[in-house]
Amino acid sequence: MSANEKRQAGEAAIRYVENGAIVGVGTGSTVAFFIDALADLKDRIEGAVSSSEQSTAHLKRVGIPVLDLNATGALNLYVDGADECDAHKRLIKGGGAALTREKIIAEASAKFVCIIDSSKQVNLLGKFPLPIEVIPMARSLVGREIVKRGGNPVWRDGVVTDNGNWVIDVHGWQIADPAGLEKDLNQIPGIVTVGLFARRPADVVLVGDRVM
Ligand SMILES: O=C[C@H](O)[C@H](O)[C@H](O)COP(=O)(O)O
Repeated sequence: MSANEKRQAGEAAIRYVENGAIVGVGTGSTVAFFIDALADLKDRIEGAVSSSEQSTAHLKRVGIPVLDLNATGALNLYVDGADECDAHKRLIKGGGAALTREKIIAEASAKFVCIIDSSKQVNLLGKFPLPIEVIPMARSLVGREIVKRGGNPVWRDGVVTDNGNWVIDVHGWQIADPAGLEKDLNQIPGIVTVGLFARRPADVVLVGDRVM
């Protein structure tokens, strides 16, 4: 992992921000560099839609207005990090437990610019345990369904998401068909969000300051 590459990626994403924009903002250590860079443009943008309480606090601290997605409508740009990224720009996200709001904003945005360091690039998704946000009462049920599919579910004990839910991390999956797995898991009652971004992959991936 390279903090320098994370910084480069966060700063490089600024080139996608247009004057007057409302920018969708993800969560995590790479996005933190983006928010700091965005602060320099705060007089040229209308504001941001935030994917987490953590990013909301950061945005407000640097003086960027945080807007409600229900009021803004569709966005032109979403900038976020990832835990893994394959050659098709499909992602695993949710290492910071912000996957649900991240997926909502990604879906609402015309362009998703993903900012990563080179350690996140993989041939096959799944070495990073796949985060799944679940309704608390469904934790065991979802765990059994994952075991049936050959995964090893580990409850992220003590973590409560911004939405009041829990997170299960699935170890041991080599994900050959990300879109198929995402669709299959989305059918299980109690799963709120699967941290696979295959149906809606990134549009642009910046690895440091280099376009992938
Ligand atoms: O829930 C967290 C997000 O999906 C993050 O974007 C992801 O974990 C990457 O975070 P970082 O930039 O800190 O590696």
